[in-house]
Amino acid sequence: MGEKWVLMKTAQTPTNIAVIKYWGKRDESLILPVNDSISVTLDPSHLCTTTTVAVSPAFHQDRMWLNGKEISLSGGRYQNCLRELRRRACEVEDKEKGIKIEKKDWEKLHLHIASYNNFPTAAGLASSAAGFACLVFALAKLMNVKEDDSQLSAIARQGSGSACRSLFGGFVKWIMGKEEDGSDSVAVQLVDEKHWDDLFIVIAVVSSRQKETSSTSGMRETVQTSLLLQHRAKEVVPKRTLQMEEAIKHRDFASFAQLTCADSNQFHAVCLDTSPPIFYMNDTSHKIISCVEKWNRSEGSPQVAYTFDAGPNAVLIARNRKAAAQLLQRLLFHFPPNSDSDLDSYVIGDKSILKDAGLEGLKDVEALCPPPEIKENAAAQKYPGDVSYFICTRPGRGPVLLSQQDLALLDPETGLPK
Ligand SMILES: Nc1ncnc2c1ncn2[C@@H]1O[C@H](COP(=O)(O)OP(=O)(O)OP(=O)(O)O)[C@@H](O)[C@H]1O
Ligand SMILES: C[C@@](O)(CCOP(=O)(O)OP(=O)(O)O)CC(=O)O
Repeated sequence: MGEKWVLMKTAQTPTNIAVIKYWGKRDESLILPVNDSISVTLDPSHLCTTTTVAVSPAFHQDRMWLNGKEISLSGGRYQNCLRELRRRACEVEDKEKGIKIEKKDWEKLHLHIASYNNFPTAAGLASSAAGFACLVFALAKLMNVKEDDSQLSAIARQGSGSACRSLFGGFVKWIMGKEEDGSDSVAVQLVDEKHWDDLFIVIAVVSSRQKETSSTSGMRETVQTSLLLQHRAKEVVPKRTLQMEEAIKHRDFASFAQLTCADSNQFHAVCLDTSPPIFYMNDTSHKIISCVEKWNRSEGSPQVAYTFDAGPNAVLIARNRKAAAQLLQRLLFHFPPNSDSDLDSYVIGDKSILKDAGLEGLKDVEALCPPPEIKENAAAQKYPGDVSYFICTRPGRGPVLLSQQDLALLDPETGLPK
């Protein structure tokens, strides 16, 4: 193996948002949760990670570049994923290029990894979920790992818990498992993305000045101090998970919305029950909840579900396009862009919904009337600048390999970033 060949694979992997939250570990190093969780995978056209992985006898060490900058792979989470994958790597042969890698060679060969998130990293948009899922998926293909996607999810889980759910599209359940070695703590697909394709998702990226507590340290403090977490994990989530699975199976939006909102609120209640208390939502998050609650109540049945992760951003799941258009009218009434931004950069992703909402320019936003359910003048206030931007998207598919060479992030000759 003296030659200077480079073998590469490129994959694209979505992010996901939990509707039944994972919060709390029973094993910190294997990343084993205290309860099951359920998520919806988001359309990778709007939020995804692309990762190219390469192997070559010419590489002297494992190296990784994230969004163009070299980062260290020495952290335990990266090391655990790499070790688990190398252990399962199989023989690879590329007859065209005259390359043959034996199973035992993988222990000695080094890897180059380049990854790019098409959305802000570490901004509360679950970059670690898409990122670790993509790393594991791409390397498993390069190394000819024979395990199925659920088994791969148990490796991604060791990078970041929520990453295990990004190995599938549609609705996904992370089964907490019982085994001490974590072998049964895996993700499974409940239904694919076509099962409930009426749903439409709007993410309000809320401006936030404070530095937040990371999920990892936040959930550690909750496990150590919150009694409410024990009640949640033992009594609430097991029943709620079953109800959520039924709601998804039958496309029962009323139950789905009720369970999603209740679980988000309980997760934030558990954060508040932590000592010292953790505040992830801010005033803007609270205003969005109140706007959705008022509208849902006035309609007599839920039009939109809200859920918030470890940060102030709102993920709003509308029952269909019509509800999403009406939601956007309400959101843009209360949270118009600052005078210096334009609608095109303020609402991104699947912009076609703007047309449904009759919003083709800033003039239309300025002309919006207060939502009819608002009775008091005080509730019809506008807060320009409180939302940074909106992302419009839908439930989406799981990871895929990209075959086009031009989408690779590493140079096929040198194995270095392009
Ligand atoms: N594309 C990627 N490939 C591999 N690792 C990544 C990638 N993107 C992010 N990460 C890892 O995830 C870390 C960011 O995770 P963090 O939990 O702080 O933010 P987030 O996932 O964007 O937000 P949140 O968990 O609050 O939703 C990065 O520092 C990096 O270690
Ligand atoms: C609030 C959450 O988003 C928490 C996600 O936590 P992470 O998966 O980021 O934490 P680690 O396992 O420590 O990496 C809820 C969820 O996604 O289920």
